[in-house]
Amino acid sequence: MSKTILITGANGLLGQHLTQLLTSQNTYNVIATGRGGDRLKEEGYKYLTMDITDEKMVRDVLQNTQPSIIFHCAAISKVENCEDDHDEAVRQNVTATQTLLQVGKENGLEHFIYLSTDFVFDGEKGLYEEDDQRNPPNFYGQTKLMSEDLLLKEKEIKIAIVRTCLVYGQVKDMSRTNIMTWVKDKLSKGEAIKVVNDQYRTPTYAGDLANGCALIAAQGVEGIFHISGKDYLTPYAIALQVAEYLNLSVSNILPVTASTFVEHGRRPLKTGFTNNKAYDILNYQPISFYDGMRKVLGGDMNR
Ligand SMILES: NC(=O)C1=CN([C@@H]2O[C@H](COP(=O)(O)OP(=O)(O)OC[C@H]3O[C@@H](n4cnc5c(N)ncnc54)[C@H](OP(=O)(O)O)[C@@H]3O)[C@@H](O)[C@H]2O)C=CC1
Ligand SMILES: Cc1cn([C@H]2C[C@H](O)[C@@H](COP(=O)(O)OP(=O)(O)O[C@H]3O[C@@H](C)C(=O)[C@@H](O)[C@H]3O)O2)c(=O)[nH]c1=O
Repeated sequence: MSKTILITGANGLLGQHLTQLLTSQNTYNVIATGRGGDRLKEEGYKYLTMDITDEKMVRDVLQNTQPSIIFHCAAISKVENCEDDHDEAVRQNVTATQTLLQVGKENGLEHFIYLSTDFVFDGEKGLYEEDDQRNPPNFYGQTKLMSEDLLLKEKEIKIAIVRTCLVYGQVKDMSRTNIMTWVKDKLSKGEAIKVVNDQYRTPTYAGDLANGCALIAAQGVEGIFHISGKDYLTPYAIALQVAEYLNLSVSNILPVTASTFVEHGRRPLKTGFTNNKAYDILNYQPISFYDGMRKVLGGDMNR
């Protein structure tokens, strides 16, 4: 009897990649859940509507599916939205995590895998390891830290926390943009963009992130894992590479500093991960940013 894996936020950038990957492995009974209808619309998995903030809906779905493993991808992932409404951010990003864990445990859950972020770090150090001191610079990061802490108290079932960084990719009917899509869209329209040149990230191909998550489930491991790309780049360097890859003019890319580029919700200056632990324990090996551009800008969801 195959184990049942349930994915929350399955319509999202990671969610669609993860649903596709786990389904293709033919190892699990895959339950994809999300708000509204299925946007991936492929075969091999079961899609159920589940708003993670609706406890009755969560109970109904988890009682009927009895997942052994939950990948909790759903969240308010827009930093500015969390800044604007702290109560809603806590309801979506923290309270719902507690509910999923509790109801999951009542229905046979063995392994809870939670998606967290580099934004739990303040950005002073850069290239963070799993046991580095957290100090979120914005409320989105604070909600993720709060969920991490409630999960790390759990002793009865296995808990894995996957922190990732600046995820990029192209999926169907996306609910938000990512750095690769908005740079491509703006430059393709000939529009100028101001891009920070003093923030540092390890941008992550969504397919690599999905692979890292699948390795955690397959190996049944627990603990905190940093799973990201391997190139340490500024958003400005990212934009230049995308422009050059697409043969678009770089004259429309204007470098700015984080102090002059005011964003709603402070971003940490230097983040990014080394992936050392994920390599040692999971044999996680991400592709290069250049290969990520080849996959995404050529439409990786069709490859
Ligand atoms: N993208 C990134 O750079 C990073 C992401 N992460 C984390 O990884 C996870 C996945 O990120 P990503 O795929 O990029 O995010 P997306 O925003 O693409 O996907 C999040 C999904 O969660 C869904 N969702 C939101 N609220 C609810 C709810 N109440 N009930 C059910 N579903 C809900 C959204 O639904 P709908 O489609 O209807 O809006 C969306 O499909 C998130 O937890 C995010 O915080 C961490 C670090 C970096
Ligand atoms: C929109 C924009 C962004 N930027 C920079 C700021 C930032 O460092 C980088 C990405 O900005 P965005 O607003 O696209 O993404 P941002 O909200 O910074 O991305 C975050 O998403 C959440 C979910 C996470 O968990 C983080 O890991 C991170 O990926 O690009 C510019 O320089 N110019 C721009 O016009």
